[in-house]
Amino acid sequence: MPTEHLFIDAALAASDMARRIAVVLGDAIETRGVATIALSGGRSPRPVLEALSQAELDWEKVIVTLVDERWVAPDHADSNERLIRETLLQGKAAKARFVGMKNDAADAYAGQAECEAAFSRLPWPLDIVLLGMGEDGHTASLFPQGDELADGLSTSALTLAATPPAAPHQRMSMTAKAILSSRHIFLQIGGPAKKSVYDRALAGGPVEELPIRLALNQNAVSVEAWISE
Ligand SMILES: O=C1O[C@H](COP(=O)(O)O)[C@@H](O)[C@H](O)[C@H]1O
Repeated sequence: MPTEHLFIDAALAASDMARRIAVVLGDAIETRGVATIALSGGRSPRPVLEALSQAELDWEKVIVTLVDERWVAPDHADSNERLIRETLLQGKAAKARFVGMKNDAADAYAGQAECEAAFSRLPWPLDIVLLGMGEDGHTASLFPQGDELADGLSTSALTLAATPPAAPHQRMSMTAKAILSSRHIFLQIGGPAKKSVYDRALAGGPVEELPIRLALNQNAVSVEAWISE
């Protein structure tokens, strides 16, 4: 069962989440000399990343990577890398080391081996994996009814190339194995539609139906959820 942080306002939830992320990263730097965080894309993380960018951290010791990426150029409007660069990696936080998922391969499937090699060089377990969730219950780019979902839930690889059943762009995604190879999972749930999917996921059922269950219904990694109305 996740520890829930409940807010009436998304902005308050975002600043509280940013504050908590900074504490965990600061503790990791103090304990191990390095801190690692994997970030989701989409719309939800933007205010968190903008707030986190202002945190007083030894940013040179922070490694930032992605939970998933759309297979588009890094300057494309849908690029998660672009989102991270425009929001988090600004000012002092620009000193963080960024490890992206997109490479020069023609498609995500051709690029997966290179991405896997880059991920295998990260210091595991990651300190934080920040997950989002779609209204269909997908997390990272592990989509219900996706052709690659079963593989993403069972493989021992860290990364997976996938084609969403409905959403645009081929994806690169962290697998369930990678997501659960973390010290903390932080989850953002904004608005009543996502809250109702979250409640349904928590109540139990197949991971294949609502892939967010891979994080919610396990005991190996602590999960905190920031929930706003
Ligand atoms: O496609 C994606 O969707 C989810 C949710 O995005 P949001 O815009 O509803 O916040 C996101 O977590 C994932 O990283 C992204 O690639």
